Amino acid sequence: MPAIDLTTGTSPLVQPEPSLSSANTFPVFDPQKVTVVYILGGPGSGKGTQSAYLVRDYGFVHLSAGDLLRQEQDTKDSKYGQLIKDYIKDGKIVPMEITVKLLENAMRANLDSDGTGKFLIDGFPRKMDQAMFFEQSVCPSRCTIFLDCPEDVMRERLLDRGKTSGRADDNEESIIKRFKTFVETSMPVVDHFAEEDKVVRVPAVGTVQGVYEGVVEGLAKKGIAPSK
Ligand SMILES: Nc1ncnc2c1ncn2[C@@H]1O[C@H](COP(=O)(O)OP(=O)(O)OP(=O)(O)O)[C@@H](O)[C@H]1O
Ligand SMILES: O=c1ccn([C@@H]2O[C@H](COP(=O)(O)O)[C@@H](O)[C@H]2O)c(=O)[nH]1
Repeated sequence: MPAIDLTTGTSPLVQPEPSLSSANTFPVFDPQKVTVVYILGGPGSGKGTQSAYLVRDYGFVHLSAGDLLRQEQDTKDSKYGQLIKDYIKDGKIVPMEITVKLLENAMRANLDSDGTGKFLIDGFPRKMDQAMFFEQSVCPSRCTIFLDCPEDVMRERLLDRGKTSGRADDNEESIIKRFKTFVETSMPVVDHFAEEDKVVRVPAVGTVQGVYEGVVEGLAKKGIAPSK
């Protein structure tokens, strides 16, 4: 996959360090044709796991912001590879222009021929600036699934996953930083959408199937039903 160029393409011209005022006043994708649902929760809360079920039953295209960043990080000649690597290891949020551009490109590549699409965006937005910028310039979301999980449960899951994941951030030191970032930077995003009554809050302890039942029930209350 070619490395991203933030200053070219058919999407809005995005400068490496723009202020929010440079955001387009209208979104690239029409929310009447494109459905966006975010899935958020702390590191290890089960976003990826639940996403697989949602893809199977609801026909979502799953876009993981973390996966897109890791892919870009590993892309030969990427201008942002080292930067992404450093941010991920430190559990910090990569500058939004990079993540938003990666998501926008992935959405465009996965639109149906009639311009419609149904996207489950996993692990994004993680910071208020990303949320505002994406909603204004790419596509407003329908709702956010929030997987509510205690830190001790997430920590245990991540350390267990770390035995085989090969992820540079599934270790004690990075996990502590990721939790801090989640509480200080990402929770305000969930709170913001909750104020707009756009959050499906699901307790994320217990079995995967049990959590999924909570997700399905919550989505039904927002008028989102399985497609298959
Ligand atoms: N309900 C559950 N019970 C037990 N283990 C679970 C549950 N849900 C997920 N896991 C396991 O916990 C680990 C983390 O899950 P997952 O990768 O889905 O989390 P995540 O929120 O996507 O994490 P990250 O934000 O770090 O990418 C995985 O090893 C997964 O198999
Ligand atoms: O919007 C985002 C999403 C993720 N990141 C960085 O990636 C890692 C890993 O994300 P996962 O969702 O756990 O796979 C995260 O800790 C951030 O460093 C980001 O910067 N912006």
